Amino acid sequence: MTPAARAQAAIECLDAVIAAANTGGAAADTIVQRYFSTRRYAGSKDRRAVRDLVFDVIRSMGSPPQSGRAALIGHARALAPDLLELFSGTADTAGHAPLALVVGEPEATPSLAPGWQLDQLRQRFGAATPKAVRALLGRAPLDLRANILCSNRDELLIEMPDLAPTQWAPDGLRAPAGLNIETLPAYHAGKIEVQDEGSQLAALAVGALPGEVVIDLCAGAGGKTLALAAAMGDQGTLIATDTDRGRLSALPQRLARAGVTIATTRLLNPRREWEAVSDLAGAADRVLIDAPCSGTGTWRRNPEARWRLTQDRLAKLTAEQDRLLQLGAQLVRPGGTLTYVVCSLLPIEAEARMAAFLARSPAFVADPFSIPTETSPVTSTTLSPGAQGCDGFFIARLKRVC
Ligand SMILES: C[S@@+](CC[C@H](N)C(=O)[O-])C[C@H]1O[C@@H](n2cnc3c(N)ncnc32)[C@H](O)[C@@H]1O
Repeated sequence: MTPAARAQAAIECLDAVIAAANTGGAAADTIVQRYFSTRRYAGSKDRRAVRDLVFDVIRSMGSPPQSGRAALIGHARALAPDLLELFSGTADTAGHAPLALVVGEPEATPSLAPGWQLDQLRQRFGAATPKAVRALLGRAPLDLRANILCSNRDELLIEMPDLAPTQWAPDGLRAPAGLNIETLPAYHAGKIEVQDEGSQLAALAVGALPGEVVIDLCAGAGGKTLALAAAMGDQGTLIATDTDRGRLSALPQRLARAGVTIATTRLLNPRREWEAVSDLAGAADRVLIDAPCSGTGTWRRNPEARWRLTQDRLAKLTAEQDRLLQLGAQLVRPGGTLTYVVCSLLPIEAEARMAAFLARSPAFVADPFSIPTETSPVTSTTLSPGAQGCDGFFIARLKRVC
């Protein structure tokens, strides 16, 4: 593909990303992959170049742009003027190059995020907000977790000297840019899992021990379930639940590959979750609620999440977080713990949810836990790309006292 054809492809992908943000459609990464699945003529360099351009443009546009073309023009004018020369198409070359620029045509204005989202983040980062948001919009590294059920980090570092130990997570490995994990024998042998360092630390904060009964209430495809199973030495009972059939159905295969035998899955009916877990009332030593959230902590991977998040959607998410906390609390035994995690840095999804829960739940108190990023035990903590170099998370732990 010529540079102009790549720019045209980026515009078409951006149009699809904007539409998906409005309708709750697929993530940008998926959209780019789908775009190329029907364009076999594009080589791997073309795909990478278009994907990089699409993501650069999304990162530079805090608010949803009018169109892919307006986004690329605005991005080019502010940050990459050479791209403007690619707007060279004519009616005859349509589809192979962006049409020539027209005086006065719409162009999007670069920004970090919508003002109301920045206001929320200012409550966390104060004057450091622009720097923190720029870190949130950086490129995420590829992190792996050594599966200590069948390997360990030191052994894997000898086997794969290109990997580096992560700074905080004891079993974490950071991969060099461009590593294709599918090519690694250790991956196929179940010795490593793809998992961001922040996610590894969140699972660690649960404090799951061998022999315990542990429930991962919002397990998704089981990233944290697998880490919990490893922490438990594959001994005890681990129950992974979720309302998303597609995500949960990926888990059994992952469990088998990782050599986990203690985990079972349960599909929950949205709003009728209790029906599938009522037999576990008051039975769990540990419950993890890795709640659905705005995902502000994962903007490095999904920068278009800024375009999806509305104040209305945020209100719905916080209501769901409160509901899941109520649900999870009923599963904890007296003396057991409830760990609440969101990959968000918005205080309204984090400290505010904990305060609201504690105010209406006298049986629970904040429970100090140790985490490698803190020098002494804490009852809650945040992780962020700017501070710890991992995805953004809020993690809090509560204990049922009676
Ligand atoms: C942040 S994701 C979980 C990620 C997962 N724990 C991991 O480590 O890969 C949140 C999950 O909550 C699930 N979810 C949403 N509403 C739920 C509900 N009412 N009950 C249980 N799970 C729910 C979503 O389907 C999604 O998989």
